[in-house]
Amino acid sequence: MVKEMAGWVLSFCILLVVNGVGVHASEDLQPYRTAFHFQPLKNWMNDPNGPMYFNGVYHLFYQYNPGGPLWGNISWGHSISHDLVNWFILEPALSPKEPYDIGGCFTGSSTILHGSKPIILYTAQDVDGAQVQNLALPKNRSDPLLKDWIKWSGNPILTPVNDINTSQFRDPSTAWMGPDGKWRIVIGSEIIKGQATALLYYSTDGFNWTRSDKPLKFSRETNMWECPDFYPVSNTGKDGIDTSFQGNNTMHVLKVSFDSHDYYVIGMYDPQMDQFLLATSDFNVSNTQLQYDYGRFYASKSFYDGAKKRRVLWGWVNEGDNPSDAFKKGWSGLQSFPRSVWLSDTRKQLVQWPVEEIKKLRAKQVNMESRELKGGSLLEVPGISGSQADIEVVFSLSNLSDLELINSDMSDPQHLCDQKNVSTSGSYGPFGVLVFASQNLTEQTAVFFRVFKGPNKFQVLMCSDQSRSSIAQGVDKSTYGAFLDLDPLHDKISLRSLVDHSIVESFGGEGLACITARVYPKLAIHEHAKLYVFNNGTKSVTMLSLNAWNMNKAQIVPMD
Ligand SMILES: OC[C@H]1O[C@@](CO)(OC[C@@]2(OC[C@@]3(O[C@H]4O[C@H](CO)[C@@H](O)[C@H](O)[C@H]4O)O[C@H](CO)[C@@H](O)[C@@H]3O)O[C@H](CO)[C@@H](O)[C@@H]2O)[C@@H](O)[C@@H]1O
Repeated sequence: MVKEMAGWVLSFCILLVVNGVGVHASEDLQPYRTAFHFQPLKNWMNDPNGPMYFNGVYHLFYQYNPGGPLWGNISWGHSISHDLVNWFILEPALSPKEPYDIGGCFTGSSTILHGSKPIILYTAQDVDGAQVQNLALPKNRSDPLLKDWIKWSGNPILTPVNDINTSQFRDPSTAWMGPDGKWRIVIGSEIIKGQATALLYYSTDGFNWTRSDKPLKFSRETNMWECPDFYPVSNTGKDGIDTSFQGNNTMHVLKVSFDSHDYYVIGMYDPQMDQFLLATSDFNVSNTQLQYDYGRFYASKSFYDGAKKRRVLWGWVNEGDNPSDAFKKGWSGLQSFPRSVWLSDTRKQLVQWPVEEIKKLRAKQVNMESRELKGGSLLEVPGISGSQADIEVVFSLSNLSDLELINSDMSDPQHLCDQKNVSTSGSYGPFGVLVFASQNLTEQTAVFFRVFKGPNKFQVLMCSDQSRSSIAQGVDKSTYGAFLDLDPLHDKISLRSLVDHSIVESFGGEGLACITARVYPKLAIHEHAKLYVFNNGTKSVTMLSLNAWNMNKAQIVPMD
């Protein structure tokens, strides 16, 4: 009887937690679990895999360890959504069971062949430890959930032969079709030690692939490329374009992941010759090379959402705590909030912005209009959680006299943010927001701007400073930085931050630069986390507007 009652109480508690009622009991134990950034109910997650929109349903797969909170036993977790905000979690779509994938079902992509036949291409580690490429198909294409996936009898479809390093051959991209009717994919590889390569493959049916004589691109400057993504962007607006689109007014983006960052280049792709000519500088390892995100954001993947004519991007946001913390929490890894991505007006970079559906979760709003923030100002935004909020703030500057000077030695934005942190007063800046701020500001995460005069132009620096984010020892408190390509004399300087328990995902200059950070506050949790706007420069700054919303919790629940 006692046992039965205990079981009943447990089930009731689980029900309350799942329905978001038992917020306090569960949240106290889990201050770092997110409310609206996707994460599975427990265990390890890394790269987003094969996202797609098919028959009215969004599918997100991800590298997942069903057995624990650290990397291992890698399977394809699978969740579905109608709005990219609320998710049903299904059983893993792919698990390592066959000789050709027993070492783990690694990253890959989905392609909807001819608009109606989805396939998954994924890397796996085979029984000999070699990386091979495999294919899987839905068991029943008319199941709207695409719950069950069948591995193709012809697996593995590609093995690392000739000059391909057996442990550096992975992460097939979404396929695109060329004017000759053939499908193409790229796979990340390292051919000769030190030569990162996006290998190019052709197929007439999506099942049988042959390697092209020449890769789509290679580099001797960087480490092995993981998770390549290659897609067109419109040069006439924000609309996304299908990966196989053939037509004018487009440029192409190649993104590759290495050294913990997602770097991209933009160029002109000629599908007749399969030549990709760069319009931006080539891949190199530096904090000024174009990156999707200058903080924690890796192994990202995009897909074309035909329903809303947009390209949507996710990235893996890894933990900054320790493996022992992973066991305490029972989980590791988040996905960024899905972002729309498009080409900027200058065509020199991409712009990213949280998908509009996020607005569904906005609850209580606080609005502040036009205030002068004198040097040394600190203003609390009352009624807004500093741990679960969507914050938009717009600043403008005038005159711009007595600016701090910047020279060529100061070209690394991350280093500059480290040197000139939130407590180092300049003339214009630091100004921005403090989130996860404890009562006496012992803990605070500062996202801010600072304006400099460079040799030829103004430089607007955006920083996310985690150095005081937690009184805990042993968690990462790195500071991140990026330059914003805008003119501070004429353009407004805007910041949007999505704050969610242990993540701060920030968009500067309406999405010109993104910085994602992880934080593990001890004091500034739940209702103890405050939000402030501040100006720690000597010059006044105008805050044109501030709009902040407390955010409701998204429903991320198992499918019955
Ligand atoms: O899950 C496999 C897919 O993930 C990718 C891209 O994330 O490859 C990751 C890789 O290593 C996983 C591993 O850690 C190492 O890589 C991480 C990120 O690339 C680093 O952050 C970490 O410091 C590295 O040690 O993750 C575990 C710990 O985080 C560790 O046990 C793993 O080695 O998977 C490949 C196989 O191990 C390895 O070659 C990659 O670096 C993608 O490329 C894979 O498809």
